[in-house]
Amino acid sequence: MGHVDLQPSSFISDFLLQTGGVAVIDGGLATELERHGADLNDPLWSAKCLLSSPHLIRTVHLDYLEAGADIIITASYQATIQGFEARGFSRGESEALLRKSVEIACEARKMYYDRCIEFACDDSEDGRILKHRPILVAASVGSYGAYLADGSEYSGIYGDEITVETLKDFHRRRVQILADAGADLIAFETVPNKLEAQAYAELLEEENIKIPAWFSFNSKDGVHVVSGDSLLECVSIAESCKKVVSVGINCTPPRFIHGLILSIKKVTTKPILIYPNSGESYDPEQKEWVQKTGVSVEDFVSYVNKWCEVGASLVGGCCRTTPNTIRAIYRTLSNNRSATASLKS
Ligand code: MET
Ligand SMILES: [Zn+2]
Repeated sequence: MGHVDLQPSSFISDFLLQTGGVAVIDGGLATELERHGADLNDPLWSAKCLLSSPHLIRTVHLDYLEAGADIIITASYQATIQGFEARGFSRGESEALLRKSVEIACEARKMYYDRCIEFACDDSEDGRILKHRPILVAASVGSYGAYLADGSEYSGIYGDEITVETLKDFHRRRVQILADAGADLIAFETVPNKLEAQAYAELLEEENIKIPAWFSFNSKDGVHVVSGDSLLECVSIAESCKKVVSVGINCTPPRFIHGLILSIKKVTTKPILIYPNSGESYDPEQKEWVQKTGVSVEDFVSYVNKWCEVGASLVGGCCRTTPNTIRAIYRTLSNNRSATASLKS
């Protein structure tokens, strides 16, 4: 994107200088695609829209940019060469679909910049944020468990036959394709266990991946990652990998985040990222979220400044959060930033 130094060590710190100290990550992509009517009950989940409705993915990215997101995450979470091949696509077609996820996000960013020029004001009357600013496209990589679509994404239990090598072989080509497709970084999201974190770290080094990455783990008890592995050991893997520029937590209930940031801080010097889900519980049998079990946008946002005070530098939302959540995060952070600026002046 041209504004950020490509040295992994300063990539995020340079970006954060330009965003005023904290960057806003987008909200749930699959959630928003469903809200627009997409049926994602499919092994490809949100990646199904790469086949059926790419324009909808672009619209959702644009909605998040207009809600104030500085980073948008591509629709490749559950897009894998193996998954597309199982649907009858050739190897070449499957790779093209992965690239397409990045191209769609880049197109949305271009359209957004065009709108900023057209409107030439920071806030439009209808509440859209149209402010020219550096925007990063993060290429999503979901776990092996997400590809399996059998619940192991939230158990992190893969069985003894799955090793670091199996996982590296599973992700290798996908990561290479996404890294060469024009994304600014790779978002390894919802990482459920230590084995997969290790596989990602080794792949980044061994394959000489040219763009930086973030590692984002999920937790369901506020202490461990979902498999039960030690969060501190998982974060330490990210900490030792030079290509990893940020580490944190996603798709985890907001009530656990404060404690998780305090733990992560003990083992990392890298900027910490946080994009929780709405706190609603997920019913793996029914494959749906249980409505009204989560927190309101107001409650979610009331946590945000506290998360930043204790050390989060990138904040957004995951499943069941929407552009409204992101707009509220943007506004609370801008209020906070201008309050800090006036205190200093
Ligand atoms: N980026 C993905 C999405 O918002 C993360 C999903 S976590 C299960 O759809
Ligand atoms: Zn999620």
